[in-house]
Amino acid sequence: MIVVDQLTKSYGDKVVVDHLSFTVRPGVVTGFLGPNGSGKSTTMRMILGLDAPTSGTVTVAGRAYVDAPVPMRTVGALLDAKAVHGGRTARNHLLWLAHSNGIPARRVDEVLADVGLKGAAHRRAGTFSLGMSQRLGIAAALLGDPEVLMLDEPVNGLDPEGILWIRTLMRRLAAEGRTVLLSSHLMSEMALTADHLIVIGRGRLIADTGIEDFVRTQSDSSVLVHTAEAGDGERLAGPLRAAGAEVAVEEAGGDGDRLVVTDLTGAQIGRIAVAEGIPLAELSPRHTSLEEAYLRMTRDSVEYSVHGEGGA
Ligand SMILES: Nc1ncnc2c1ncn2[C@@H]1O[C@H](COP(=O)(O)OP(=O)(O)OP(=O)(O)O)[C@@H](O)[C@H]1O
Repeated sequence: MIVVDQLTKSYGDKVVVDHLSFTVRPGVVTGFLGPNGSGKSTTMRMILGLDAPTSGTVTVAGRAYVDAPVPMRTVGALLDAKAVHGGRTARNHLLWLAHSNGIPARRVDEVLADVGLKGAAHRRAGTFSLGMSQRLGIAAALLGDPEVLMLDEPVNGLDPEGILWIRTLMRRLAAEGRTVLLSSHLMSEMALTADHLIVIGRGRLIADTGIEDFVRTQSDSSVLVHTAEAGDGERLAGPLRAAGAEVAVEEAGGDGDRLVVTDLTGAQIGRIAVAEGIPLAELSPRHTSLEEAYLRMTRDSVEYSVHGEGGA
């Protein structure tokens, strides 16, 4: 379990993590989401004791990470896959880490097999592709058989096969009862992997929710209606509103009008249109994707918005 309590980090007068509190529980995969620059890496570095908080506390498995007798046995972390001595072979890199943490050498071969790098054990890490470097970083994280795993953007730059592999591995590790925290700035990557989501923006907590609740509360649906004839939009909107719908009408010129209708199904709208004798050119249900819901939720906290609204 990771418990973050009122964690705050300032650089000069810039507050990059702002009174952040959340708990990461064992047995599930928790996604740590936020736009670029929202403070995810800084939070993870504080969890690992690599950065000191300005205020607030964090505990991992009941104590501050730096107080753990053998840190690698408590938390396995991957913060930067390329932070490896490129001249060492994969196996030697892991042997060195194992040795300096009092972990038996046989664990090295186990984790190399676990991440599918057995065949590349004697290749220099400097020659590895990004995907292989990620695997080596994950092997290092697994070395101490830790109860907590924390990976910063683990699928960044990976191909679909690599993403699927990480997803499967993380779910297996969580199913073994471990605490798994993965960060990403993309909802699409988390939607299929995480059971729970912690969303931050500008260093503040925006959501702490199960993925199913997130889907239920954030992804609403509407129906797009196109009338066949211009001028019919308002004529149809009246009876739709009377039936309880919320309707936005846009006059689309010569090609009929466009209505966005919520709170009624396509079938209900179709029946009302028939009853009113209004011909339709289109009737299509739309679902807000999780990605759209996430972007909407974090829109105001994007540090460098392309629209210039969210300026830092
Ligand atoms: N050592 C530092 N000195 C000053 N500012 C810093 C330092 N480290 C991070 N920051 C700032 O803190 C903010 C949060 O950065 P952080 O890397 O934690 O965000 P992030 O959510 O991990 O982003 P990304 O998805 O881009 O990795 C950014 O504005 C960054 O510029």
